Amino acid sequence: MERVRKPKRSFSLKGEDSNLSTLSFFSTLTINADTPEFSFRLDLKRSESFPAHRFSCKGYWFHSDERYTAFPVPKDSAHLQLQLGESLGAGRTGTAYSAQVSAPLPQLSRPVPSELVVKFAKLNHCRNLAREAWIYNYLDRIPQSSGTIIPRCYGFFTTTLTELPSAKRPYDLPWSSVDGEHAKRDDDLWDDVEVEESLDEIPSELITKERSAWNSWVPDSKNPLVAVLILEKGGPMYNEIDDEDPLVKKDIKQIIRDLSLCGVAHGDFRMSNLVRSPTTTEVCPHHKCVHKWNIIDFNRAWVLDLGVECIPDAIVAVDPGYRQPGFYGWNPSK
Ligand SMILES: Nc1ncnc2c1ncn2[C@@H]1O[C@H](COP(=O)(O)OP(=O)(O)OP(=O)(O)O)[C@@H](O)[C@H]1O
Repeated sequence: MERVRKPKRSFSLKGEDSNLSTLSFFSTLTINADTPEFSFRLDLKRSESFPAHRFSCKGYWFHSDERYTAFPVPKDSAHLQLQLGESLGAGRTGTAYSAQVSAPLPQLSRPVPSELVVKFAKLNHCRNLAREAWIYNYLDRIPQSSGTIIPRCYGFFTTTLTELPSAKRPYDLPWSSVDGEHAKRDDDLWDDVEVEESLDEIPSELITKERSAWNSWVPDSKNPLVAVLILEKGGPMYNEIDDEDPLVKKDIKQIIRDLSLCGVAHGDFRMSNLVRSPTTTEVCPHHKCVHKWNIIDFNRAWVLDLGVECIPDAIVAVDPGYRQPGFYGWNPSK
């Protein structure tokens, strides 16, 4: 059993540090597609993400918390231009594509890989992607989790489709290439519950989950929203063969531990949510190695604060349960 370390955490609500965070790099995004399947140009702007409630192990319930609020969105940062490439995979919430950076970038504090991932929210699932964006932002503010156990994130962007020619709306955009079926609205989240306390004590300028426009968001079928998350690109996803390899399992156990020590419960931990680390992955300060795997897909994640919880209880609460059926180590085909 690994010894439980007190997590080192530091938060700031002052905005992204342009010297450190890839989330500060871009305010606007253009995605061009010119493939046999799609031909379009989308112009998107950075959008607010969807905060989670804070989970408390005492009482096992969710609470409002003034540190669990929407993060500031950079307004005057650079423009990112991408050319859509091949499909990487799709799940319930999104469909991911590789994309090439197709216009020169200004000098930034960290080099941007020439190939990135665009994760499009499937039609009507923008709120779920907004939650995932918040988790990437939350983790980005915990030193040395982005770029070691999760891919770095370059932001969450949205636009509506009113400006596209009607022939391109909305069923011939990437989200429809996977299947023809579209849910009427996004999936419920674990913390979609009424919290007991009032918001009076939280300054009104702080956007908590209840105050977020995403909390009551409903898709508008007449003017669908397009939402994308831009991520570093990892490699192939974890499979049954990887699951037999003790070294792979050790690596996965370590990254799960690191995620738990950030107070993040993944909420949907499966083989398809582990990918080979991006080539830019840095040395993990806890394990003194470059992890070979990264965790992705945080649209059902929730958080707790290890600073105020009894740590063993908290670790049990957020641990994805690799000793239980349905998670890492459990092979549904056997
Ligand atoms: N950063 C990335 N690097 C490499 N591949 C990725 C990346 N993000 C997503 N993918 C690929 O796209 C697939 C779908 O992405 P993801 O799991 O995030 O979608 P989802 O709709 O949220 O899935 P789920 O049904 O599990 O909620 C992944 O299984 C993976 O193969």
